[in-house]
Amino acid sequence: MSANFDEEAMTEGSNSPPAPSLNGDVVLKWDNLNYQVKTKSGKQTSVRHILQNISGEVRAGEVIALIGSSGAGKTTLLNALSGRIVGGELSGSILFHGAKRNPGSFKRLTAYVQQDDLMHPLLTVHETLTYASRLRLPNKQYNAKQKAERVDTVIRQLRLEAARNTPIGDAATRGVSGGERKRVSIGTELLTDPRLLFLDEPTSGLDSNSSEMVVELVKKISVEQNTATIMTIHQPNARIFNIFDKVILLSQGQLIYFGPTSASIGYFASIGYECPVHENPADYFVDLMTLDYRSEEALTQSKQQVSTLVERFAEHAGQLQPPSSEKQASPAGSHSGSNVALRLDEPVPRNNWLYEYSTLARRDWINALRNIPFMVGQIAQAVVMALLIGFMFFHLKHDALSINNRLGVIFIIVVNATFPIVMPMLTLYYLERNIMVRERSSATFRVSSFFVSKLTSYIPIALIANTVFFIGVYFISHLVFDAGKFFIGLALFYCITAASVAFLLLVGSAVKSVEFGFVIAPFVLTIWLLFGGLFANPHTITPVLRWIRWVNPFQYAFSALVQNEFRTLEFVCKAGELCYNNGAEVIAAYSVGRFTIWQDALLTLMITFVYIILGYALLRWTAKPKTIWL
Ligand SMILES: Nc1ncnc2c1ncn2[C@@H]1O[C@H](COP(=O)(O)OP(=O)(O)OP(=O)(O)O)[C@@H](O)[C@H]1O
Repeated sequence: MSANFDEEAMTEGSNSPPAPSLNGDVVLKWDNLNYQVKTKSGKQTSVRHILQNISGEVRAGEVIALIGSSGAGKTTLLNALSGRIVGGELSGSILFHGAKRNPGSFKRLTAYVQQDDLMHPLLTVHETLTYASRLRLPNKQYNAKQKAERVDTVIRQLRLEAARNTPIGDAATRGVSGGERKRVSIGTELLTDPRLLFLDEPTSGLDSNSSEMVVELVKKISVEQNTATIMTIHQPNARIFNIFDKVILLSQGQLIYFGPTSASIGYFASIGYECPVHENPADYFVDLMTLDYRSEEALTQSKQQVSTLVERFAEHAGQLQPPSSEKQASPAGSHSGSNVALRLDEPVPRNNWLYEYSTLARRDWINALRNIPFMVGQIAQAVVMALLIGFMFFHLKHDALSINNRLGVIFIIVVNATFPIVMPMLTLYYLERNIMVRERSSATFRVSSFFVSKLTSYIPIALIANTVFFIGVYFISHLVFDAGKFFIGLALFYCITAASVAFLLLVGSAVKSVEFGFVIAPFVLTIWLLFGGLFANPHTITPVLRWIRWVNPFQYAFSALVQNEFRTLEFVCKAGELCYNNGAEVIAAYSVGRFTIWQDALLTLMITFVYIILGYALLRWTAKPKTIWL
């Protein structure tokens, strides 16, 4: 088999434009990458080689496509190169501008566009990019006007002018089209003018026109900004295929081809695989390297073919690459962007905490106020529950029956401060948390500013709905009409509301899985409810479980509210009726007077504080990428 796949073969087999001059600096160079994971089948543990001996490089201004059939290892390779691989064993070497990667500066100087486009659905395209620019661009290098100009440039570059004021949207809200959404997602990453751009399946789910537009724009921007780009792509059509400067063809984690796109057809022809004239080369190559599971025989044959392709490429690899010593990058390699002055070992320049916090808090409030179904739902449920519970315990009197009813209404008030807040807000928090993890993967802002911004937006939102509920129930059921008692009751209710918000942040931070979070939260709330003080007297609970009251904010809030309500009450008991004569007897009977109202309030706030600290620590821990670096 001949290795003659040069000029002649290239022009003959391809209708692509002449190969662009690929003479930029080497931005990323990887050598002999191997990645393996341990897999378990029954009791047997085996090692699975996902990437084997992968070498290559990408130069400034060029766009490389990573092509292969499903399971070929494209995403794994992209993750290894971008520093996002988690678990398993990665070996080999990866050099960024000729030096070992420093995770901090590598993240800052590179960008990664995920496949799933996680963004705030209620923000417009312009707002999404504006907030990203405020959070990602350092104030030391960009003032507010320059940030706004950068946003306008990206909107222009990605042809998003028409969608500028359209919300991103989601399944529930109509928003931008799929192609626009992908371009916004790419735009948020391009704001920082990265030297190296990774894209995971940027065309998945798009029609061929939108796909072509996305790839064309990425190519144009890469050339204009001298950005090196690597993207995974499934089976591009012939026009898209020809846009790429180079392609990496992967099968079973092994290299089948890495070299100029324009030389690929010639190369395959030279080793005996002639691409038919009217066939899309990408389809032809993917067919060649896909295992055929239709029969045992076909599988053996296709495996043999893949081995042959791997061997052939190993023999010819050197001939397809320009000598890499030809133009090695210096750490201050040329780049059109403004971050050219950054040194590779320089720590990430961060904006100050207050600026980060105020930007995130403003974004949270915009999101909250635009989330009409959520806000209306919260207020509506508060009104309905207030009417329902208020009329259920309508106009409480001062007889024996009213004692149980007063205890009941107080307990329901405590429960209602929690359940309707925790569950819907937990849903919002998981969405926000996932967006935060994506944003922080590019070293965007601190976990603390995110966490505090959530706390300071969720608590007031929870208080709005809960105030409506409390006032409604208080006056309809006619709890003691006394201004002092009313405001103390409201303050106590606010304490338990704050504890509920802290609790949902704790669960949402500690538990990564949404499904598991939605099991844990009601489970713990039910335990609080059971040990809240109404169903069982704290003194009669078995000592093994008695400790639960110490960590149960329900119990403190219930105790305080019962004391507030009952302390001055006198009851009219009929002869022979089982009845307490006054509130003091009720307080003693239910053992809720162990602490004063203020001590109970303080203990509720202390628990809230502990939840906040724990939630923050756990969020730091769970949101920290546990990636492997070479
Ligand atoms: N941590 C892991 N543990 C076990 N198997 C893994 C792990 N990571 C990747 N794999 C396996 O390695 C193979 C390559 O995965 P990868 O996601 O890189 O493929 P891909 O080419 O991107 O596929 P697709 O196009 O379908 O997304 C798959 O078979 C996948 O199941």
